[in-house]
Amino acid sequence: MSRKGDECAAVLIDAKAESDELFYSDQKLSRLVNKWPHLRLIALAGKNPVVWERLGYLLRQGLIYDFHSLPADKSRLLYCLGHIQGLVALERNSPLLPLKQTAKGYGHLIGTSAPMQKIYSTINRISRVDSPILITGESGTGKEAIALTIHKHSPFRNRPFVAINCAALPASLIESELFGHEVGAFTGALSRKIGKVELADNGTLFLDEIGDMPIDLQSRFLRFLQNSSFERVGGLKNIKINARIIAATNVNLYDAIENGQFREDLFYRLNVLSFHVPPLRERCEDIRLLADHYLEKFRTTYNKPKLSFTAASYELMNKYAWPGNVRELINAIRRATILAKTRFIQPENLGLGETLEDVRDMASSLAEARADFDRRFIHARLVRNNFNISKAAEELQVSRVSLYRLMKRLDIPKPVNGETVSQGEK
Ligand SMILES: Nc1ncnc2c1ncn2[C@@H]1O[C@H](COP(=O)(O)OP(=O)(O)OP(=O)(O)O)[C@@H](O)[C@H]1O
Repeated sequence: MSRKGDECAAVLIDAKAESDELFYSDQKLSRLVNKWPHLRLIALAGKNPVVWERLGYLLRQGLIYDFHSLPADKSRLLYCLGHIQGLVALERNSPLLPLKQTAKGYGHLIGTSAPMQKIYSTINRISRVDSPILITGESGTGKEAIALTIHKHSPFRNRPFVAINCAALPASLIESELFGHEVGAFTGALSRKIGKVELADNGTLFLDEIGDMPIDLQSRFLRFLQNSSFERVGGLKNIKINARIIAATNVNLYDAIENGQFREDLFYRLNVLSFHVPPLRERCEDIRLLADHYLEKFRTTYNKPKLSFTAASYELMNKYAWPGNVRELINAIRRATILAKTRFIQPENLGLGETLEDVRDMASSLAEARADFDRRFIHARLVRNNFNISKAAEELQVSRVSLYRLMKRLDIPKPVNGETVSQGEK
């Protein structure tokens, strides 16, 4: 069923109520979606869990707008069609506006620290440009969340955002996941499969952990980037695709190139526009905003409307190093929300394996931690050599001048008594 001649174009997909197959193949769906930018698809399906799982996947991929169970509830269906009509009318009439900067962040991203502000202005500048983007940063810093924001802010925002994690798939599957395959391409290829690249046509293809892409697939992927076309595995037909590529990695690609694990030409092809997402410990001002944001969310999820953090919990979160970054923070807050027995989240509810006393002692940045280590190490050598600068410098394998400089920078006092420094040393 379709409605034509007005702003709304919604098609309902048939599904045999008892079947575990969708009536429309992936291929047909992506053709439909790619041909009409303002088309929104609603699926009607029986209650078969296999089909529902598939529909959930299609919804996440942006290939369908909604799905309803059969027999369809007519009023819900009409409501949904009306909603689509309004949405499409808005899309057609609205120019591409910058995402909204809020008191807490930008679009769905939370954080007002200087590094995040810089990222927001980068997103504003690059989202309309149709070139590959490379996002680097530790795991859990928000690379995928940022990629999605770029997509939502781009001219392709109504098209699919298709994500693939290159590290999560065995090397044998990744090629067919990316490029699809034809029937009989390999043992077990019983039907044609549309790959992620094809599904992302006119949209965004997000390649997470690109540094883990097997090296032989990198050549094939580079060819695709150069020609904007590819063949399915076992196929001969050349398929033209127009997709914005965003790649992300938490490995150092320069090292990977040096070690022969990553192609240099692919790196330069991807590294047209690039930026780095700093770890959470380097943008501590965002911790409280993120914590409050996610607590608000989990208060509703776990029905604890009055729950709040104690001052000690804020202090612990602020001083903790967050090796797992925002993802770890979210998990800690979820856990704390579940475990809190009163209306306050105590430091121990956060399950960070650190007490407030531990982190109070701790350096707040890597630079500070290094300085702390250097101070103790150098001091120990000085003590062992009775503050004889020449001997300590020799043991430390630095010049005397360097040792003096280090002592000054690290604020290591020379003892008033017992010093055996020779005159004239600088
Ligand atoms: N600035 C932010 N504001 C709100 N939520 C965020 C922010 N950054 C990250 N998140 C959330 O933290 C979680 C982890 O983020 P994401 O998956 O984007 O990280 P990543 O860097 O891509 O991780 P990985 O390298 O492991 O794939 C997600 O739930 C994401 O929504």
